[in-house]
Amino acid sequence: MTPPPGAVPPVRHPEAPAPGEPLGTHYEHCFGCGGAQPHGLQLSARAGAGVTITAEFTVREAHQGAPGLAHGGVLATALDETLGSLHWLLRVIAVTGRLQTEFLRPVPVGTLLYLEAEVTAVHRRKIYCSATGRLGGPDGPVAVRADALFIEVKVDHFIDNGRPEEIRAAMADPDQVKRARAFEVNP
Ligand SMILES: CCCCC/C=C\C/C=C\C/C=C\C/C=C\CCCC(=O)SCCNC(=O)CCNC(=O)[C@H](O)C(C)(C)COP(=O)(O)OP(=O)(O)OC[C@H]1O[C@@H](n2cnc3c(N)ncnc32)[C@H](O)[C@@H]1OP(=O)(O)O
Repeated sequence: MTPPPGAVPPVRHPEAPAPGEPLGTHYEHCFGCGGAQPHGLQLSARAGAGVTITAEFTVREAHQGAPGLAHGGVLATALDETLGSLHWLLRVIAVTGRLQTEFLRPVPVGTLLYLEAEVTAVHRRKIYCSATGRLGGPDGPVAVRADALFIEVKVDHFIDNGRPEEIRAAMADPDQVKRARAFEVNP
């Protein structure tokens, strides 16, 4: 998780969404951010300054692991989704290669988890980033945090590996194709 010698600071893409702008979903059926997943996290993210993101996720009953508490895997999903959203600002598509999570406080059902993430370094296709999740809002105590390594891929990664039904449907949806293109500098 430590960037190698030769890693460089991330560069915000000139056409990245402005600070404060909501990012919307990258895919309606995404378990992390899609509106078409009733039990999904429906996490909403906003661009920050530089190569940073903020996001919010409210823990619901469907997200429990123990009575009244969020499942750790669901919290890891919230961190992964927030970290993945950073790539709107670099305008590259990237997938999670490594995700190291720390669980510092339990997160009760009904809690708003306030997430902040930043890209710390880039080395060729490797993107190093970190995130924290706070209870209740930006001034709340840190409940979860993560360090991650994302690997840049082209849109073909999804076309070649995804199940044909969903890929066909996504490619037939002009909004989906536009969203995928918005990640790619050279589509
Ligand atoms: C028209 C249809 C469109 C549909 C798409 C729609 C939207 C898409 C747009 C946006 C999506 C983006 C954001 C979404 C937001 C959040 C979602 C959460 C993100 C996820 O939840 S995503 C799912 C989980 N994720 C995976 O499903 C990955 C499975 N995996 C693989 O698919 C391969 O494994 C891959 C591609 C990662 C690498 O394979 P590869 O062959 O391309 O690359 P290669 O091996 O050459 O590695 C190149 C350099 O990365 C280093 N490296 C590689 N892997 C590493 C690892 N794990 N640890 C440490 N270093 C690693 C190497 O050491 C080398 O380093 P070096 O350059 O220094 O030599």
